[in-house]
Amino acid sequence: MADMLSTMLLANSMIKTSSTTMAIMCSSSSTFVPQIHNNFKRRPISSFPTKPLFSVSPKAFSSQTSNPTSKADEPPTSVGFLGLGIMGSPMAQNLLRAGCDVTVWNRTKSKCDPLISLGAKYKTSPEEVASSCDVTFAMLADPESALEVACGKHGAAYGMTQGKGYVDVSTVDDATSKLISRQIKATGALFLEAPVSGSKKPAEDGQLIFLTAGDKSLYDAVAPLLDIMGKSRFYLGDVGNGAAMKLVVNMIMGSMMASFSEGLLLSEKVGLDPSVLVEVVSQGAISAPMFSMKGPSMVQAIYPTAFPLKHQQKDLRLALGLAESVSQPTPIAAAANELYKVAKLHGLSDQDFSAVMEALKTRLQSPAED
Ligand SMILES: NC(=O)C1=CN([C@@H]2O[C@H](COP(=O)(O)OP(=O)(O)OC[C@H]3O[C@@H](n4cnc5c(N)ncnc54)[C@H](OP(=O)(O)O)[C@@H]3O)[C@@H](O)[C@H]2O)C=CC1
Ligand SMILES: O=CCCC(=O)O
Repeated sequence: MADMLSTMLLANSMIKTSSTTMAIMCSSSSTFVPQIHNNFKRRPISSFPTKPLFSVSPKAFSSQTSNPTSKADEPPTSVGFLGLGIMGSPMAQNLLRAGCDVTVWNRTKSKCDPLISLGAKYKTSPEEVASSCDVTFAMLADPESALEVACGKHGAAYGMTQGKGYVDVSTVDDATSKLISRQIKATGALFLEAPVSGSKKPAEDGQLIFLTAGDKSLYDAVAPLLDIMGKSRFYLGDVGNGAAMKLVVNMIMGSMMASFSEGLLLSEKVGLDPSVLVEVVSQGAISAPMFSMKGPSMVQAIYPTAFPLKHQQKDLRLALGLAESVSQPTPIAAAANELYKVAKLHGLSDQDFSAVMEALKTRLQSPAED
């Protein structure tokens, strides 16, 4: 296993140009101390050592593998991937390009075809993928689909056994993640939640940020795989913490986008050039890559989908539920959520979440006035 993962990391370094792993651990708190690993310090490929930069726990995977011809002490890591949407497809593609043995499944089979042509294997159900792979990743739309694929009829749980691992990278609420964790762990397998920060382009570039929680031994074992798909990873302790962190981040993001949309439209209404506003914002203390990246196309009312608006509204809804569970007031996020709901009513669900700006335009709010 260690040799296999070493090979994968070296292949990954060729994809990403370079990688350095750094662990930051605090020591003075009695509460759980998160572990942060960044690999965004870049070095030329030629400066890389030939030995792996990490230590892994091969015991997390059993030696019962899908490849009976391999040596018992060097089991290949076979990786399953369930859900090949905007995010899942490039993530699975990066694993394939790094030399991993990848088996895919997607509800709409046609989305598997590009990956199959790149060398992926295909199975007809999540159960079959899980039973044929050491570790299975899932990148599903929402809590309902994540639960269905993990625990429904022919779901992954039916293919899980001791020695296997299930890594759910979908954005769901903590209750759903805990439910999936219980079902997977009841089979003897290990579970890790690992939702991601970063959108379509970071997924394509292997620059995602993983927010993980759950079985630490599985986290250690899949770290080389996370490093193929991402630039950093946080280990946050018990299942639910990764989901909660992701929802808090996306709650902030959804509110920021709604506020930015108001600013763009207000600037235009008072006779300013919104393109100049984008430039001004980019140079000040409130600059954010999101504003610089999405601003120019928003000014033109073009919303190429990277993060579907329906998913942003789902995340706000789930974040509000999280806030409710601890009686934390979140009036800004609640208002933003209403705006995304209006945008959905106007048929913008599958556009990028920046299309929320359309919900602020008079012609959309009051169709009768057109
Ligand atoms: N796009 C982004 O920028 C980011 C998204 N996320 C999160 O990642 C997850 C996936 O996002 P993204 O790839 O953009 O979404 P997509 O809508 O592109 O893909 C959703 C995936 O879920 C599958 N799916 C939906 N419903 C079901 C179901 N009932 N049963 C089985 N499969 C189902 C879809 O299958 P099918 O192809 O058949 O429809 C597809 O594979 C979401 O939780 C999202 O919030 C996280 C970070 C960034
Ligand atoms: O969940 C989606 C996050 C999108 C992003 O982080 O850019």
